[in-house]
Amino acid sequence: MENLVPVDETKIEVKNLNFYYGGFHAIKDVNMRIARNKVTAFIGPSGCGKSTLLRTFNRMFELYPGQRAEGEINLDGENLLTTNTDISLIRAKVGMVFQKPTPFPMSIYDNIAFGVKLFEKLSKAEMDERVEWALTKSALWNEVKDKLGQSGNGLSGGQQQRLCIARGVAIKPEVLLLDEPCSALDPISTMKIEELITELKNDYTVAIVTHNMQQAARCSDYTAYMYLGELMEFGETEKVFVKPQRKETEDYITGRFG
Ligand SMILES: Nc1ncnc2c1ncn2[C@@H]1O[C@H](COP(=O)(O)OP(=O)(O)OP(=O)(O)O)[C@@H](O)[C@H]1O
Repeated sequence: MENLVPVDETKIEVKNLNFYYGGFHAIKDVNMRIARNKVTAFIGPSGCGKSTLLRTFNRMFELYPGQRAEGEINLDGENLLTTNTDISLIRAKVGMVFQKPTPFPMSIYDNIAFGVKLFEKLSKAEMDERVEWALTKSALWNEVKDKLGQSGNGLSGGQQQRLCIARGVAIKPEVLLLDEPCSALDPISTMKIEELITELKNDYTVAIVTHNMQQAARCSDYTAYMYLGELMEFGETEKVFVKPQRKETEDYITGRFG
């Protein structure tokens, strides 16, 4: 299963990964390769470890005491779990958008400029250009171009989520992790975000957690089905949805379970 994605197309290689919340073993010996410039969807019933797995990819869990990962997360061959590379550089390479839109309490413009300033020294003109670029990529520019100075909190839920995606895209990460980015969104905003995901993979490697089977089927290239902390099935999305290898996967995606 882990050999599905060829080595030379691999962006992230997960090897013998185990994860613990204190004494609770939440991820059990996961092995998989995540393909470069593709979308990989993680599906599975609530509590199976999808978010936990995503949070290992940029060591987000380290912010919380008692949480630990064992094994390897190799990003272009560098093990992120043991490397001496500065954690903020890792997070610049592997960006994350959370389930709930969380704009910073500042203007739309500054929401995007803030993260960029941490890593790059841009002139005002260059920053203006970057902000426009990120908002355009996130399908939000037309809706906000006349109110960049207004607070990000004044946007609708769907716009806030696209703002958070723009913020992630603006620092030009190599990998973008999206944890249920559409869970709070209406169908039109969801459609815009799905179009965006499809476009983003031209430049980035994307991993997305979703509860929406149609969404996984529509916008991912590979699908990983997880259950109780284990990776049960991993394959090309079309194959997983049309002809899953395991009965458990089929029951889940057809709605008989979960
Ligand atoms: N901070 C925490 N402390 C202890 N256990 C946790 C913590 N966060 C998650 N867990 C447990 O780890 C397991 C995996 O949780 P995780 O949030 O990764 O699941 P998930 O598949 O993303 O679920 P959902 O689809 O509901 O978001 C669950 O059993 C959960 O209860």
